[in-house]
Amino acid sequence: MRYYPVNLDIQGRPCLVVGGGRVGARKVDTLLKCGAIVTVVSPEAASNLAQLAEEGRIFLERREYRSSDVKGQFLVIGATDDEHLNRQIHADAERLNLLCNIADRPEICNFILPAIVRRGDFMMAISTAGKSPAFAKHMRRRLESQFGPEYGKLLDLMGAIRRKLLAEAHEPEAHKPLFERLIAGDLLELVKTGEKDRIDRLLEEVLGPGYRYDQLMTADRQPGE
Ligand SMILES: C[C@@]1(CC(=O)O)C2=NC(=C\c3[nH]c(c(CCC(=O)O)c3CC(=O)O)Cc3[nH]c(c(CC(=O)O)c3CCC(=O)O)/C=C3\N/C(=C\2)[C@@H](CCC(=O)O)[C@]3(C)CC(=O)O)/[C@H]1CCC(=O)O
Ligand SMILES: NC(=O)c1ccc[n+]([C@@H]2O[C@H](COP(=O)([O-])OP(=O)(O)OC[C@H]3O[C@@H](n4cnc5c(N)ncnc54)[C@H](O)[C@@H]3O)[C@@H](O)[C@H]2O)c1
Repeated sequence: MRYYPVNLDIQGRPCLVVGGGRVGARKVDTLLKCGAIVTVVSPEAASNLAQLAEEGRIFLERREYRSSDVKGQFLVIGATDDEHLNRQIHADAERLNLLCNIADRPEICNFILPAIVRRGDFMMAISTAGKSPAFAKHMRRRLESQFGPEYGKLLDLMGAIRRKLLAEAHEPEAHKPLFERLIAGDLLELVKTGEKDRIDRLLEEVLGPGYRYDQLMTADRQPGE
């Protein structure tokens, strides 16, 4: 296996994007969705980045990159159209052992980005280890047509049930078969068709009283969901 897959927690962490063109703007979008504190350094910036800066959601420095910009960053993304500069960003980040991705230059990245299918907290990441980004994109589109919003809803429900069960007792071995029965009981299909009565019946059958769809879905919402 060429790359080690992880899910990084970048919430509240400083992340730097150098280059505010089309590609830089796309990277900023994902970093913000994940709650990072984003700084963009770029003489020119795509219009949505200017808008984000005005709204105070990113720091935008309209100037050329300096080596000292990487200091204090958790993660650095280089997305400029200047090959020499991208190599400089890589060298600066590497010196400080930072996580660094340079768009389209896997040989100077210590992580590469997958194509992503997201349905709420349900996420599938597709990587070809850099062999064919076009194929990763093709697979993303294919999976997007197969996996609808019900997967996100199912996950919210399973998460809420799990939190409630864990609040009552920390017994993973006892909980495992309950989750398996819910999933085998076609909970996904019921969530998809919105049959709340049948969902409640299944929840009661497997978990006992006190587990109702509407209550679980509202009481246990996490901030940002
Ligand atoms: C997944 C995605 C995520 C993202 O960027 O956020 C992503 N590339 C995407 C699209 C895309 N990129 C390119 C095309 C044109 C078609 C083609 O070349 O296939 C298309 C398709 C299109 O645009 O239609 C050009 C390209 N990309 C790289 C090279 C250089 C090389 O291979 O050496 C070249 C050639 C440049 C040249 O010709 O000179 C390299 C990388 N691109 C990666 C990620 C990493 C490996 C991912 C993997 O494991 O597959 C890696 C290694 C590094 C990195 O950038 O992290 C995003 C899909 C978003 C989506 O639609 O869901
Ligand atoms: N991974 C992908 O999906 C993908 C797709 C297309 C292109 N790319 C690559 O990403 C890179 C950027 O592509 P783009 O379409 O966003 O280009 P772009 O020309 O739209 O943007 C480049 C940005 O770099 C900034 N820049 C230039 N010199 C700078 C400096 N000294 N300091 C800071 N910022 C500077 C510019 O102001 C501009 O905002 C290219 O190298 C391209 O090969 C990657």
